[in-house]
Amino acid sequence: MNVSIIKIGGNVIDFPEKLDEFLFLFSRLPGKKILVHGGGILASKFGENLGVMPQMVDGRRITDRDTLDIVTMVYAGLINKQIVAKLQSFRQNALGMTGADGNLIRSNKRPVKTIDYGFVGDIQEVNVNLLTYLLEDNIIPVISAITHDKKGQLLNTNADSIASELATALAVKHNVNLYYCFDKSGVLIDEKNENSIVPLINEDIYAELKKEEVIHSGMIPKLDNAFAALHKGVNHVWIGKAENLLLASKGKLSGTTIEKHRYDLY
Ligand SMILES: Nc1ncnc2c1ncn2[C@@H]1O[C@H](COP(=O)(O)OP(=O)(O)O)[C@@H](O)[C@H]1O
Ligand SMILES: CC(=O)N[C@@H](CCC(=O)OP(=O)(O)O)C(=O)O
Repeated sequence: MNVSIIKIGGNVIDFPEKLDEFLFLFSRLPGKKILVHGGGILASKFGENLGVMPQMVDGRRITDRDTLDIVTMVYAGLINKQIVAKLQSFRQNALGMTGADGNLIRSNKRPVKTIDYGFVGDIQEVNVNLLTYLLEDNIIPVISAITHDKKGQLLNTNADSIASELATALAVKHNVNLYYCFDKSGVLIDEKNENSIVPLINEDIYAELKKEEVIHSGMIPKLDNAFAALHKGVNHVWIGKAENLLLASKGKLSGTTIEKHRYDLY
């Protein structure tokens, strides 16, 4: 089976018109597909309104009990259900889920090393049988950034990591393409210039651009997840602008493609 996994990021979710436009494009994408969504920006806003200030370290949210309640409400509730309702209006039979639903994603609370991330999960297991069953029945899983430990604890889990782990788990039996959609045209040399796209990136170029701080913050975990997926059998990994998803799915270069092999930039 060919499966497309699409992750949509916080900056698009934050703007209802951009999100609707993206969901329309997603609905036009042919074949079996899964949507993974974040919503970090909205969660931060809701938290601030309730007096719970966001704290991020290396692109990951420090998640105390109050923050866990907020992210559960925002990701698994508000955002997930709005996305599902919109997709239904486009005649897409979407099913909204967290990692706890159907035991879809089991994770462990991240152990405390130098930093205590609180209720943040590291993914251990994906229920591939459930995903396969849903996809075969033409149901579109819409998965939020909440997982569980199977002992009754919900855990906040980075949506880029969820997309990568789902892709890897499905790639054992299926042909999987992974698309990271966000608000920029791809990995950029100059973040202010949408035309400065790095069309192909391998680990050598990544290391160089990270050293030069051209790549920083949220792009670091995104690329780490992208390379991990590629090394574990995912067919194709792409990072680019949400509105270019259909072009990318047709193999037209409009963003950044992740490469396993050496590519000489200079
Ligand atoms: N070289 C780069 N090219 C594009 N974006 C970059 C780069 N380096 C850092 N970034 C930042 O990474 C962010 C994307 O990461 P993140 O916010 O985690 O993604 P998402 O929008 O998918 O949640 C961009 O909004 C941008 O600010
Ligand atoms: C542990 C952790 O950092 N979880 C993320 C989950 C949401 C997410 O990944 O949202 P974006 O894709 O919109 O950034 C967070 O709470 O920000």
